Amino acid sequence: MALVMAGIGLRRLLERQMAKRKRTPIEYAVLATIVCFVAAIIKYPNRAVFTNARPDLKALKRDAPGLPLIGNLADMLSHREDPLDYLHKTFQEHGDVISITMPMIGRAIILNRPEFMEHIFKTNFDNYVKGDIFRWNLTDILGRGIFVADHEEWRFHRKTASNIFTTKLYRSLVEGAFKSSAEDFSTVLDSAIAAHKPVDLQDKFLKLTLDAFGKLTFGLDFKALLSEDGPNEFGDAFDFLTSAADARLSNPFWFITDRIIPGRWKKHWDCIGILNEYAAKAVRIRRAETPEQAETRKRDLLDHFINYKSEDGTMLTDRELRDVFVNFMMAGRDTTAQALIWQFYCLMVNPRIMNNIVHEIDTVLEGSTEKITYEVLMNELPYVKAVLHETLRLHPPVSKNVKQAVDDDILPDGTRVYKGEFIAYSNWCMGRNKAVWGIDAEQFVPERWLVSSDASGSAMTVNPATGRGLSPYGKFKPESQFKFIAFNAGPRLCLGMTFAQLEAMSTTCILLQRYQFQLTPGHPEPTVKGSITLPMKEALMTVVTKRTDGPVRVPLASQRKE
Ligand code: HEM
Repeated sequence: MALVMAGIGLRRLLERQMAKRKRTPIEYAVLATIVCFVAAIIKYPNRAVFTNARPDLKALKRDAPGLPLIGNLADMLSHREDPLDYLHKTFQEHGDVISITMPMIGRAIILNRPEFMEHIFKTNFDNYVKGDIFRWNLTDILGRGIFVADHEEWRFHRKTASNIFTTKLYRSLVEGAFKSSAEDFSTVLDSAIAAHKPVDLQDKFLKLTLDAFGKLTFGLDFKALLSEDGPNEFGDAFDFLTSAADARLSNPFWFITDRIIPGRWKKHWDCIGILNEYAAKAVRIRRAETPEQAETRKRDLLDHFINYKSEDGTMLTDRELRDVFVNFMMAGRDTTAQALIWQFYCLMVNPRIMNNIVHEIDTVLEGSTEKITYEVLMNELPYVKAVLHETLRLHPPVSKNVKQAVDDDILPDGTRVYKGEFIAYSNWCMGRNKAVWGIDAEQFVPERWLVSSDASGSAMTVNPATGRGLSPYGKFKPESQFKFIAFNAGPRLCLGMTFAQLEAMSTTCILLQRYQFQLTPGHPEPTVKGSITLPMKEALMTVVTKRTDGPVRVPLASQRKE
């Protein structure tokens, strides 16, 4: 009471003092700012400025939903090193629908169940787009390519690019390009073995997919794998930009901070310059090609885009071709490499599963790389496929994503989404959701992807259709696209899904036929580095030895205990 009386007295005194003299314009401005600020705090007590109150939604933290004016910005910034873990724990505490607000962005509703995925990826697909914020964050890197495109622009990219993903291409990749990259990989491993040096599998797999993808899609030979270890201009520029793109998701003021941090803005544009140079080189070489030279090689992705003519005869400019190049590099290089990196890590820390996969490879392929074909990879190696899928479930290379609502909508549980709000989801969190994947959701169990093929229980060892050894692990059982969203789902399902699976599986088979892999002693458990994909923060240091044991013939327990 005394304090209130003192406050009132002080205010009267100040008022009298102020009344004696005229206020300056600056004083008026300061006063107006203070009044606006206090009014804004009253209007936005627990959420970001300019967002609507949504008492119907659970806030990120129930007891402290967000700070006045900045909403959950502080939460996001303080967890920028471990955003996935943080989100996973929040889902565990507060359920599968949570909401955050961020200044400059607005409200995002974060979802963690397959029925929501089905709704946004398929049932009401047209209502959820990449939107302006996505483009604002990424256009300087990705231009107007497929990843940032919506509506007609997206349909054009999708249709043009889908022309190359045919079974004919897959057959020739498996029998040619993927085997030859695995041969280069073996050369690198052989020299490490001869020099008694451990190998950083992360670095090598990224170089493998860069080389393969560059050659196959744009006719560029980066020669990253076989070159001396050291800076890798293209790869390093790419890594910098994917990290920068990710940092923008949790920092809506990136356009200011990136310019303030010394050297950062220049480095950003230097890296973009490097990507542009490589893209320009690929286009230059292709445009200079004679028809005879073009005849002697296979058509690739660049051919389809460079020869594209719209109805009025317009062709793509070099700038548009640059965007195709960068978007596809983003799609194809890191993702498949990271699938292999995390998969080899999971195998090395799970000796039982390593034994099983080697056993299947030896049984079906009988020590020969010649037997690795498109059909064999697709149909006859269920355990290899299961291990890859289990890796992608727990370590999806595209681990989080966001879409914007074009119009008001109602989600399957009755939650309202208003026009302009964002919907976000994390493949990484949904893969660990026990309500979706069962009590062992956080464990690496490839057997969840297998069903026994032989109900009668007879011990067949030879495939009667092919005469080859039969996998003892039953059949691969695919999951619904909306439950297993590592490759996205619905009309925007990953275009390179089969490509990536074949590349990862054939590389795995060839390497496990020849080598044994063990983590270096005392290797730390890997953590995730901030990026739009899922790189490990640490190198994956591995001791590689040649296999001298011949095919492993000891079947180990394989079926999952339900
Ligand atoms: C394990 C490897 C891969 C994974 C986990 C993966 C995952 C994904 C995901 C989650 C998306 C949706 C991204 C978004 O909408 O923001 C996507 C889109 C896409 N992916 Fe992949 N991807 C992989 C490999 C590849 C490869 C090798 C290629 C090319 C050969 C490729 C081409 C594409 C394209 C073109 C899109 C855009 C599709 C569209 O928007 O219509 N991906 N991928």
